[in-house]
Amino acid sequence: MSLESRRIALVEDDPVMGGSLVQRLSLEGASVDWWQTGEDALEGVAERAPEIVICDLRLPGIDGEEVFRKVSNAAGAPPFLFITGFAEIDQAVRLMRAGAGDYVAKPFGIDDFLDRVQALIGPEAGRREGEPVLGVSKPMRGLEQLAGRAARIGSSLLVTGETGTGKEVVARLVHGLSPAADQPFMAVNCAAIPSDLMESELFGHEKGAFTGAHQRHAGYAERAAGGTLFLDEVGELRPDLQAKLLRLLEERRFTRVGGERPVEFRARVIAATNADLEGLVRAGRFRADLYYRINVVAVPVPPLRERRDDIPWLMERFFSGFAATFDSAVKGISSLAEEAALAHDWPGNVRELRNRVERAVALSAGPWIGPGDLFPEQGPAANLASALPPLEEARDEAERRHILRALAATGGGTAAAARILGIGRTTLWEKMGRLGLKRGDG
Ligand SMILES: Nc1ncnc2c1ncn2[C@@H]1O[C@H](COP(=O)(O)OP(=O)(O)OP(=O)(O)O)[C@@H](O)[C@H]1O
Repeated sequence: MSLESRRIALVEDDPVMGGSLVQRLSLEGASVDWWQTGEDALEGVAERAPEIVICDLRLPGIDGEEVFRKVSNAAGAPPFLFITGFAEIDQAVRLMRAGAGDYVAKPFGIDDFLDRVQALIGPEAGRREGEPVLGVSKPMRGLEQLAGRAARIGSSLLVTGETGTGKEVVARLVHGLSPAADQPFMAVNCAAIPSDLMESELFGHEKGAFTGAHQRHAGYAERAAGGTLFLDEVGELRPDLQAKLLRLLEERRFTRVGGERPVEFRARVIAATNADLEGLVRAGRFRADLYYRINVVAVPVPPLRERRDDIPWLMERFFSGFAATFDSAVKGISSLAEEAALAHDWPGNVRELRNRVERAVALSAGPWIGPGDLFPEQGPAANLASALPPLEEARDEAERRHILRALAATGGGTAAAARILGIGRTTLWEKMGRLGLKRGDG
């Protein structure tokens, strides 16, 4: 969830604080109205109908409490996030009991502040946050939003990340969310095509261009039409082809091998690499001008070990897929297998996880996938005994993950998450506090 196009009111008399909050909220995509007095705010809020009011408690003239009380008299009043000084915390707590949403005490960290705004504002009314596509962890939820924004602007992207992290999945998502979703997505693995064939594969060739060219052939750039040309392992491109790719991007045209007439290039280029492209530029092995041309928007995909909350979610997805395909009698993944997966480092990232689940579903002897089915190389399950956490720790961890999933499903909304979980909101807050989850997680 982001603050994209959300209507936020800010009531803050301090010009420095107000200015910097407006700037930060606008950076998150919000549309912000800022008033410096309570009187102006009362008029403005009635007119602008914001989705949240962020309000300093101490103001010249009528103070934040009075603004809150007057605004809350109206039906459908927005939640308030109070900004308080240390001396006013008691007042803020009292106002929360009276129905204000939350408060932050000065000095506060901007991330904490944004988390609270996000939690209070909830998902946009009438807009259901879709099922996550890339993952439920915070970095992947953020990446999904970035993909949505990148899809709309249509510039070149450079997706970076270790092998198997899902760079192609991200590229396909951007394509699928773009206005050109009904056009082709052409994926080219620059490392897999022999370099002497690369040019004609990429740009196509005319009939008779070389021995064996019996007819005209349309290359990937041409077949991508108005869609996406996905260049995986772009760091592997030969220098002469790097020059041709640069020309393609700058002039938006190319020539088939053996041809003279330029062909218009209409697709968007998404490049991906697991190499250190900047390092290759420094070493003189990748053109700096091409690097800057493809790196208009950088999309780094984190390795799986840095977003462990995605592990159970991905396992569940792959499990249901493979169980249906193999028509398997296996009922599910045991919690011990989940614990083992959470402790593993996943050097092969999501690809490794997918392969391990596939093998486990195909070969598991029992009704539940055990740690040994996922990690047969680690020997008999008994070896895992020493790695077993105490029951309380395992229960806390399972509870934490379950709460995170509920929060992800509600876009961070605690009230809705509490309903899904069948517990009261206060109980949920208590549990989140105990389990080290901040509001805005998920
Ligand atoms: N978020 C995800 N949801 C479902 N499947 C995923 C996800 N991310 C990756 N995968 C799966 O993991 C495998 C590897 O993904 P992908 O090919 O996109 O990775 P990559 O980073 O492009 O790899 P490489 O660097 O080797 O080209 C694929 O089978 C893909 O379907």
